[in-house]
Amino acid sequence: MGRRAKNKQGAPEPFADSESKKLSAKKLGKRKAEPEDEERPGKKVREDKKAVAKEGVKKKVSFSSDKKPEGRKGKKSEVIEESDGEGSSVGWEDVEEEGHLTAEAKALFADSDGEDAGDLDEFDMEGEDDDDPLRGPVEELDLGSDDEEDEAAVGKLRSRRSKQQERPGKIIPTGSDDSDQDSGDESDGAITMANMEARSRALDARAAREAELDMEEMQQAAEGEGEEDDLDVDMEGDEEVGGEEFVLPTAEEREEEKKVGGPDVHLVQRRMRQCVRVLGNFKRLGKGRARTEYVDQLVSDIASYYGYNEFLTEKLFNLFPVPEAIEFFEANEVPRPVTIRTNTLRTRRRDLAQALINRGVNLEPIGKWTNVGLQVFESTVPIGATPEYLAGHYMLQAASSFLPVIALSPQPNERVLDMASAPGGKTTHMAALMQNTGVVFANDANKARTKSLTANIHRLGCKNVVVCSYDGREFPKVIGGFDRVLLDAPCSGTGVISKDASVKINKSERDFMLLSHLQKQLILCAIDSVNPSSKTGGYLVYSTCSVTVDENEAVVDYALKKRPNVKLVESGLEFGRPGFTNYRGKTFHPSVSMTRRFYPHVHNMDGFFVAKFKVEKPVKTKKAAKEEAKEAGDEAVEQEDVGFESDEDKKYIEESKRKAMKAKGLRVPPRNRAPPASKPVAATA
Ligand SMILES: C[S@@+](CC[C@H](N)C(=O)[O-])C[C@H]1O[C@@H](n2cnc3c(N)ncnc32)[C@H](O)[C@@H]1O
Repeated sequence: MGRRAKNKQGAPEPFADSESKKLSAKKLGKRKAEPEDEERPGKKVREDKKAVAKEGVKKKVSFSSDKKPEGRKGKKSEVIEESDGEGSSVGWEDVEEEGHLTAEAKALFADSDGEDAGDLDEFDMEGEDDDDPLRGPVEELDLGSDDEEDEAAVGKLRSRRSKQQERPGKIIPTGSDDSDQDSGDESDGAITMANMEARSRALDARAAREAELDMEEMQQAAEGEGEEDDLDVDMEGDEEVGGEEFVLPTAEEREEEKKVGGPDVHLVQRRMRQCVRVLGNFKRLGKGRARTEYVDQLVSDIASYYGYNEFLTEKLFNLFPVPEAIEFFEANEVPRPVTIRTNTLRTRRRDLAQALINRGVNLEPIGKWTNVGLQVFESTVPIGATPEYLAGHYMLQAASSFLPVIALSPQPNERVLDMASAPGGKTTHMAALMQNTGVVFANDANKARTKSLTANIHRLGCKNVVVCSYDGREFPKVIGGFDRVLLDAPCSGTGVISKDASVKINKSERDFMLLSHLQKQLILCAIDSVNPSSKTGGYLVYSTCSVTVDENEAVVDYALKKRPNVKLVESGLEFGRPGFTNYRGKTFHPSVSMTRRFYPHVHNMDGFFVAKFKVEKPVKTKKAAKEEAKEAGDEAVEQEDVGFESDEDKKYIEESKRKAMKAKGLRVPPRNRAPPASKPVAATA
């Protein structure tokens, strides 16, 4: 076996734009019909590109037969059988993102005694280390829990995880997986300090080429739009379900089906495929039924197939064109790549890479968008318990979590607030970028979670961090005037479903409403905590690990409306899809397109959202100024009237000055010979 396992994970999206991976129904069909795609290594560049950008998706979208996602009863998957048995696509939840999940739990379901979140921390991590060298202990979070429910949840997560581990995982290989001629990319050779940079360059070059090819393909797809594509040919067999022509069940039939526990998993798969197909060419294939009937059937089948509640299924489904929605749901069944962030306060990436390579870790730089990230493909040692880990040379951190900090770009000697910071993945990243100068206020409302935050700060050697525990909505009263603020908000976690499948069923409409409300309150406080006169900054970054519009664009748009002194600016992130400016009847400010969305199926990283604001000095509108004046009332009027130039009040002013002078023991001038009122009294004395 070469340096990389066959099943190694793909790199998080380097820099090919997300759009490039949009899947057409045509591709969906091809997927099904191209088993030879398995033979990726022998293919030419273009084929390699397809493999890189789409092959993992192809399998998913064709509902690889017998695949058994969470929530379905089905037999062992063909996909599993395709695996070479090495199970290398092991999942791993980094310390930081565990934080997200417990945060959400706290924000939604617990007040703030901190205990629950502590337990949740533990529940998320417990039992994951023993059999997975990529994980290893994360001692900061091991807070212990005897809670029965947690145990049950752990069991559930374990079974989910083990299912995922049996799969080959979502293979979106990095460039060097392909056998082409990139100089310095010795795919099967050992990675060394000497060749690492060359490899990194080769990866970047390949990604750029892939982006070009993707663009080309998209153009071709667009040109071919409306034409008959090979989908029909590929899916010919699907015209029939159970030997009969596909007929969409009626609402009554669906109810009946539900009563008897739902249809067979194979039938659901095929029906989903059929619905995707019909919706892709509705005019021709709609057969007199309403489009919404197909959509309803598809949503219902997705919910049962992947184990979501229907409310969330629909909410997520609506974010994408139909075939792409399936890609998204499929991607949530597969763990994201294991990534670590070099702690530049302690080491350099190349030194860290070499040290880990020497321990038998198979890794590579993530991509050119980060100079501190490494992707771990395989490891013979627990990656969360190496001497380098314990010495704080790196943080186990999802690639998506780098993004808000890159966008915020804190500078040395600044004052920065991390408003919701536990367990500190981003705080410690910021401290490193600031080279341990200035100060980072790391706040988190959940006191229990500040334990892991503090532990990480110490382990990584951050000396410029102050930990505090306030409700973020108390800022800036607690302290304000920051050069930069990060609000990595508590959220629903719909971007990290591959890490926490419980999100599939435990979020209701009310939860989203409450979260959005909290996020709106927090973002205003975050804005007000920024010093608009900062010489070096004056920025706020708002981020979530959720993909819903309520928690992202709607919050950003609300902030723009409520605080006319802020504007969105480019995040500086080189990839990611633009935020929605129109969504299901809602229109957001056009600048919202400057925000960035990241998706598991597109970027091979957790679903994430990043918005960067510049905070200016508040400008008083006429109306606000008038209201303020009115509120100030008589006092303001009085102050104006006691102006030294007021003839009417001269005698009173004079009298009061005389009194003041007398009180100070000064010589009081005779009446009517007072000094000119505009001169300070003391000066004449
Ligand atoms: C997404 S997590 C933060 C992850 C963290 N930024 C990191 O990178 O490690 C959200 C955090 O918000 C905290 N939180 C929830 N409600 C809060 C509030 N009202 N004020 C401040 N923090 C809050 C949670 O305890 C949780 O730790």
